[in-house]
Amino acid sequence: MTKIIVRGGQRLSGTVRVSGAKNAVLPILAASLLATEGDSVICDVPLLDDVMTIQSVLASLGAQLTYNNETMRISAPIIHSCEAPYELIRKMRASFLVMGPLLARIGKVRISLPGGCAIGTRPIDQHLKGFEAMGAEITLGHGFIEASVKDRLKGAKIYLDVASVGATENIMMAAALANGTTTIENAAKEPEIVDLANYINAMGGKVRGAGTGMIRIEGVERLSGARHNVIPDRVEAGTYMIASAITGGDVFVEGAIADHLMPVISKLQEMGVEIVESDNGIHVKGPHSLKGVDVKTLPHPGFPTDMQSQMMALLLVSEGTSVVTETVFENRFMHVEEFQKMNANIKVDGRSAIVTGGVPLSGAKVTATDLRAGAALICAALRADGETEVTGLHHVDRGYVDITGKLAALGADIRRVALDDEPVLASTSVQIQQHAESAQPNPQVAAAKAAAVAASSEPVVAFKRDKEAVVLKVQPTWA
Ligand SMILES: CC(=O)N[C@H]1[C@@H](OP(=O)(O)OP(=O)(O)OC[C@H]2O[C@@H](n3ccc(=O)[nH]c3=O)[C@H](O)[C@@H]2O)O[C@H](CO)[C@@H](O)[C@@H]1O
Ligand SMILES: C=C(OP(=O)(O)O)C(=O)O
Repeated sequence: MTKIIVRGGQRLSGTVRVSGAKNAVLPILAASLLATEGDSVICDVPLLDDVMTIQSVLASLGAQLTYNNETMRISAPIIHSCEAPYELIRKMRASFLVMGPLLARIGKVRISLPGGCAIGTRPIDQHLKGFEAMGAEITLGHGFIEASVKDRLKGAKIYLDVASVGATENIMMAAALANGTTTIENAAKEPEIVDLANYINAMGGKVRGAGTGMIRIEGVERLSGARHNVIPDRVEAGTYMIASAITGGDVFVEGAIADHLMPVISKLQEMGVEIVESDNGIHVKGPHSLKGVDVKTLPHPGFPTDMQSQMMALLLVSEGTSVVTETVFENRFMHVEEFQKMNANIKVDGRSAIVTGGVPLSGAKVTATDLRAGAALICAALRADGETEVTGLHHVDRGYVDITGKLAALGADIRRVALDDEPVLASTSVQIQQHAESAQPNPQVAAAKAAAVAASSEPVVAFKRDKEAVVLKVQPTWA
């Protein structure tokens, strides 16, 4: 088990670079299956556990992938399997995004129901409704979905009951190779949808209207690999904006796109945070005292549910009472109990949490109950009195590239430590962790790298170094 230890009280300052967006790169990598010819070259691919999981899913279907320097090269001239491995689909919900591309490309798919997670039940009825409208026959049984289509999917008019991000993406990918035109009404409008549409269009697709509630996709006969730069991660950016604000800091969040972060920027400004937008990022200065505000999560362009817990951390140290209402997921308040261990005063009433701000936070042992909850606990820990230990880091590693290193570079007193029982082998990657005395290059890094190569007999594709732990990621066996 690894844990992050934070000693609160340091004011953050400096520049932090935002990585490529997890929620954009996962559908984009799934969409790379649509190309029958040519390689796709996807740049700004963050080294995240979720990326390694989707890499494994694609490889299991027959795609060839290499990853180097934040660039993924994918070629999928032959898809030799229609079955996405159960253990990978269970591990990461976004793996389900291969369903649309597989149906479009080879006309059949067998896939397990994606795992629910701590934030809600997360059904997939809207994805299936879309595929059925396009002519797919779908059967469900024993936890699996089987779908097939005679000949080719056909264009259809699809109205989504909820503006689901995943359903919009899955249907858009399927429709890209369908016979005829598909319209998605009440489509999700998130920036990640636009990024996926741009990639499909770069492959030769015809998607119009992405980013609005009505998307129109004219199916084409074939798509080819294309080069694409993934958009910066707005949730990672928002998390560092809050980290700056909560410490009264002065941080430039490099790469953050203000247009993607309007609801977050607007709430921070209401609270008294100074925000300066520029072409290549957002400057965030935290004031001495913050004002509480009410926050309600909504689909884009509303306040993002993926920023709700981090915003709650900020409200804990703000004056007055704030109400946080979660409307997107029915169970996304698991972090409340963990915040309470840090002396937070929060009461949950149905879908709302009433936060009484201004109560001093104290360091405690807490657990990340989901990805953003982990980030929120780290934000709170930056302000808390004394030391906080955060465990459950497998959630955080799904979506944050080296959060410890990035915050330490801004002046946070934060370190990641590997405990003695750290497993050496993970299912899709080999991680070797070794204590190092400092973040400076040293012989231990080289030794750990060599050990990783010896342990796996496969090439090391990347390594990240936290202050006290060296983490090496090694290409899994399929590479
Ligand atoms: C990999 C990725 O991009 N994940 C994001 C994506 O998740 P994801 O795509 O899973 O989220 P959705 O937009 O689909 O879910 C939104 C709501 O719609 C419901 N729903 C969804 C599909 C469906 O068929 N039926 C249905 O009822 C869900 O239960 C949820 O209450 O959007 C969420 C909402 O912004 C974000 O929190 C996630 O970070
Ligand atoms: C909920 C999230 O991701 P996922 O949909 O992959 O679980 C998230 O990124 O906060």
